[in-house]
Amino acid sequence: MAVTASIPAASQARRSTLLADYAEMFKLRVSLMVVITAAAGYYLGSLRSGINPLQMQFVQAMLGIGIVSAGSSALNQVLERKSDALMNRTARRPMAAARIGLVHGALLGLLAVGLGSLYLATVTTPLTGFLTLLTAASYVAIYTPLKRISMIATFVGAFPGALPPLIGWTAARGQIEWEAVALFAILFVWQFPHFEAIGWLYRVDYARAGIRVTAVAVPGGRATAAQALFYAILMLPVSLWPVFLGMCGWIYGACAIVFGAAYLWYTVRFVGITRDLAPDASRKIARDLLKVSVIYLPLLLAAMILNAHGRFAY
Ligand code: HEM
Ligand SMILES: CC(C)=CCC/C(C)=C/CC/C(C)=C/COP(=O)(O)OP(=O)(O)O
Repeated sequence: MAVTASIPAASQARRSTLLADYAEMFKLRVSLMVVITAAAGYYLGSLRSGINPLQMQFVQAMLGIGIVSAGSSALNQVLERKSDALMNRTARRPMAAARIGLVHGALLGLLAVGLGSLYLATVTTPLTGFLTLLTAASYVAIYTPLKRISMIATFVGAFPGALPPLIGWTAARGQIEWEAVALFAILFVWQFPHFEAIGWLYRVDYARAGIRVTAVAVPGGRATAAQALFYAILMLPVSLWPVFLGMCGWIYGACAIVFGAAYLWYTVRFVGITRDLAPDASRKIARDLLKVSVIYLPLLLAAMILNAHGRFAY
């Protein structure tokens, strides 16, 4: 029995190449979503200027944003290598498991954030480079240490989380405008059901690592569910803001209502965590809300792009 159980563990260790470690250290899936939201901002900003978004600068801007997002994710893991080692979800991360050293991770992270921001400032505008650097700095130097101090960290972390589409807009337009603020607001509000579901799912992990999420600070799930519900309701009017700004038409508006209703429905279902459910049932409704959150966002942005007002000349 002991022999068969050790085979998958041994082969898993062998497969863990440096490339796979980098993918984990750079939080590839989250960084990809960051780039998708920035791309939406860039696309909509270009359309507003009547410029074809599908040009070299678009690729360069997304590359720069992706590099800075990856770098800030690595620096986040440098700072959290000890608490990551205490949580089941993160214990196998390359720095927590000491497969990648502190200097190696810190140098890569600093280089990616520094050079990526500089590159962005060169290929787009200095404002875009500066905002991206500010986003990375607030994520790494404010949000990350605050996680162990107060549950207000989630609110603070929602600022860097929401800035990428605004950054994408400024890369195309050179300035911050109301449309960019609307995109920021959508991302900001979206994060709360997303994160409260995660906080509930991993509350035992977070408690062990001394990270103060709502689900740990206020046991029982009431505050966790209330926050998720408040923001899922707010998501509906906020997601319609682009229509009132004239960025998109009512086809997008109808999609925003339908997608928002689904997001709200899964959040209402998530309120079930406050009842005396079996642990598996409670985990399932949180896991489902997390899944729906990462499907909802790209769908909403796709609808926005497909029904955006404005034309560009080829
Ligand atoms: C306060 C803000 C946020 C917090 C604390 C947070 C935290 C997390 C955590 C811990 C996970 C892992 C869940 C798991 O392993 O089961 C996750 C998943 C994910 N997050 Fe967030 N997140 C936040 C905002 C964002 C933002 C702004 C984006 C991108 C725009 C994003 C994109 C994703 C994606 C795509 C996943 C699923 C992929 C994966 O599991 O690796 N998140 N988030
Ligand atoms: C353009 C640019 C610089 C973007 C970078 C900002 C960025 C990566 C935002 C993600 C939002 C966020 C707070 C994630 C949670 O990290 P966490 O530390 O709570 O997650 P973890 O527990 O999985 O490490």
